[in-house]
Amino acid sequence: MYIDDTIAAIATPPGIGGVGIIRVSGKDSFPIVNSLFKSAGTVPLMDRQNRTIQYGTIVDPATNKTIDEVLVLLMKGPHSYTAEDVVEIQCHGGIVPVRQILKLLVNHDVRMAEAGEFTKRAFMNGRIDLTQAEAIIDIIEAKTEDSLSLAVSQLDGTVSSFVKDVREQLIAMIAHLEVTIDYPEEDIEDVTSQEVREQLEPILKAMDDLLSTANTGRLIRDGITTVIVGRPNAGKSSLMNALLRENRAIVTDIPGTTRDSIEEYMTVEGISLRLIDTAGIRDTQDTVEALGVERARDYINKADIVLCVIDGSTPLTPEEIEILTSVSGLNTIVLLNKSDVAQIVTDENIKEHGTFTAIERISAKEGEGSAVLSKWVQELVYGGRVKQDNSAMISNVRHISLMEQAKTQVEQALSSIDMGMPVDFVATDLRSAWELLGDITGDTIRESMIDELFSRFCLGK
Ligand SMILES: Nc1nc2c(c(=O)[nH]1)N(C=O)[C@@H](CNc1ccc(C(=O)N[C@@H](CCC(=O)O)C(=O)O)cc1)CN2
Ligand SMILES: Nc1nc2c(ncn2[C@@H]2O[C@H](COP(=O)(O)OP(=O)(O)OP(=O)(O)O)[C@@H](O)[C@H]2O)c(=O)[nH]1
Repeated sequence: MYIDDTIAAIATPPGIGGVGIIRVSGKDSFPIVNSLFKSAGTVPLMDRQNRTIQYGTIVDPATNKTIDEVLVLLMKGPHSYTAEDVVEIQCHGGIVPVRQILKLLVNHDVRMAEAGEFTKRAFMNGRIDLTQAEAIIDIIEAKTEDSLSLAVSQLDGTVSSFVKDVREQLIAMIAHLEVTIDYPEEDIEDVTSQEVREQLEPILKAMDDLLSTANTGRLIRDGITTVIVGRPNAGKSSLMNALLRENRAIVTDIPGTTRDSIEEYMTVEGISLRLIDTAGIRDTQDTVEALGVERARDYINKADIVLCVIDGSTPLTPEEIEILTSVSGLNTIVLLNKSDVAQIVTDENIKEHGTFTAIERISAKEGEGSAVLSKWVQELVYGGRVKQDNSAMISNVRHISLMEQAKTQVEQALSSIDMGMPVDFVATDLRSAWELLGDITGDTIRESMIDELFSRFCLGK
């Protein structure tokens, strides 16, 4: 694959900062930037030492006007982010300098990059595979340290090397089987089937082992949603405050992190947790109450954990009974609140109205709630197991789904062997598994799907 044009984009976030970076990649990036760059030396950029930083100015050759004072970073392909010749122009971090430099480049045969195009080139040029490209998006979007380290291990190739290894074994078996198909007179069928079975079983086991990490991986990557329900005055706001005080989110500029909104983000046990107060939904929708209730219902159905706050100091009200019934059967933790005062509601009173994951007593007023939430987040994510390192963990829903389909094909191959089916059936099943796994790393994936994946990147990546 040969990509002809030279692309550029602003790599730093829009706004005012210390330094702004414009990244240029493609076969003409050195000569083009050279034609716009002025420095003390007379040596053109393409002849300067690779991987050095050069000081100078960017000058519009048409007007001889200096745009900004810059540092220019030179990375010759294939040893660069895109595996092409890359030049990074580091100017002052204002909105105008970066835009002016980009505009100047675009006037000199450089095309503005599409979202994700640098990373797409790194993939097209074979420096990284699809799981690694996806890991780069996950790194950028990580909201917790744990989701970052999971993505970093995926960038390092944990998923790729697993998939590559299994695909190599499968293709060897397919080749073996196809020899049997092409030369049936050799009569090696039985031996081959037995060999294939012996080789497939450990592969199936390895796929199972990796898939058993999927739930944990997905929750670490995507975070979890927790919804708070309860009648007015049960103590939902007090609980929210107690939780927020103890579980500050690392990332604070996510929309909704101000306390008067219905949504809060926090980090609990290394997991990004989105906390939704359904009372808030009703408040903001008071013109159309029914709509608020419907939205609350939607959130409850999608929640990973429902926190149902009940005032333990007063008898259950009809409204509380109705709420309990509506969250019965979900992953609901009933929080009997106000445990600092005399309790009237018993665990049995609660159990009469449904099935719940747990019933816990807390005093939100005294700042309790966090320990209970931590315990149930840990239970949901790790299922009571101890938190382990992320070495071989699958977390991306696309990978999980393809891996499950591939596993089904391997199982089908095994049952074809058991049923004494002709070896070409077995070979067909294995070939499907091989292709599905290839979609994970991008070896067999269709171009349209690749475009779709990269379009989810941000500009300048
Ligand atoms: N200024 C700057 N910082 C950045 C990036 C960048 O592109 N520019 N990156 C991205 O946005 C990340 C770094 N990613 C990179 C990945 C590979 C190569 C690279 O040149 N790889 C070569 C050489 C490897 C080596 O020297 O061992 C290779 O793989 O062949 C460069 C950056 C984070 N920081
Ligand atoms: N004794 C005691 N009082 C509490 C506790 N938690 C909340 N309260 C009190 O109960 C009242 C209601 O608390 P809020 O946190 O505002 O209740 P809410 O569920 O958010 O109420 P709405 O915003 O109306 O939906 C306040 O007077 C709180 O001080 C608790 O653990 N113990």
